[in-house]
Amino acid sequence: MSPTPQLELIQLDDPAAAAQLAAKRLLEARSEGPQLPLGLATGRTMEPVYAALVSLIHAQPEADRRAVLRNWLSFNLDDYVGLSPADPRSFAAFMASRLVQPLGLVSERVRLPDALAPDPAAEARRYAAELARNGGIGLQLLGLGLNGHVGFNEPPCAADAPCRCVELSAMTRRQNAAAFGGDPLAVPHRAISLGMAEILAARRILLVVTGVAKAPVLRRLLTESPSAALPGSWLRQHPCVTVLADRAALTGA
Ligand SMILES: O=C(O)[C@H](O)[C@@H](O)[C@H](O)[C@H](O)COP(=O)(O)O
Repeated sequence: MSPTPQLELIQLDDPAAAAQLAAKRLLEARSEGPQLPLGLATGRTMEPVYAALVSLIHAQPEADRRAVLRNWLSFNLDDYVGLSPADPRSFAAFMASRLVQPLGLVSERVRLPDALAPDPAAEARRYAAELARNGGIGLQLLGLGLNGHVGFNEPPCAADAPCRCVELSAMTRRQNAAAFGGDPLAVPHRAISLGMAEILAARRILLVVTGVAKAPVLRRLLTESPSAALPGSWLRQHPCVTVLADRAALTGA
C-alpha cells in the first residue's frame, strides 16, 4: 500500500495496542493548553479506546486529572434519530456509560445531537452551529464503517456534505444490528451526523481501524483516489491524518 505523504500510518499488533495509542493521543490533545473541542466516535472499535482513556486519566496525578476534566469539551459525530439517551442502544447512552460516568464528567461537556428533536434536519443545523460557535473540532477521532463511512456519512457522500439527517444504508444497519437483537430492520433508518465538511475542518484526525473484517475497506481507503464512493477516502485530502490500524486490518490475516 502506498498512502499519500500527508497520511501517517501506524501499524499496531492488535486492537488493544491501537486503543492504547489512540487513548494516549486523545489525552495529549486534552492536556495541551487552550484547545478546541475533541470530536468523538462510537462503535465497537471505540470500546477499548475509551476504556484505555479512562485508565490513563485515572492514572494521572490529581491536579492534572482535574484539569483535563475541568476543560473537557467534546462533540460526538452522530446519534440515531428517535432513540432516547436512556435507551442503551443510543450513542448518548454509549458515551454516558463509557466516558461520562467512569470519569465523572459533567454530561453537558460531552455533546451529541439531540436524537429526539422533533425536526432532525433543524437539529442537525443547530448542532453544527453549536460546534462552529466553539471553534470547530481540534482532534477528531474516527472509526471506519464496512462501506467506508466515517461518522454516518454513507456513500455516496461529497467532501463538503454538512451536518445533516442521513438515511442509513442496509449495510450499516447490518453492521450495527448486534445491538438491536441481530435484526437489521430494528436498527433506526435515520441518524443525525456531522458531515464530511465538519470532519475535514478538524485540525487533526485520528482514524482507528481494527479487525480483519475492515481489511478490504482500509485497503481501498489507502489506495484509491478520494471519491464520494468511499467517504473515508476524503481523509487523504486532509493535511494531518494519522491512521492507527492493527495487523489484521492492514494485512487481512
Ligand atoms: O461514531 C460513529 O460515527 C459511528 O459509530 C461509525 O462511524 C463507526 O465508527 C463505524 O461504523 C465503525 O464501527 P465499529 O467500530 O463498530 O466497527
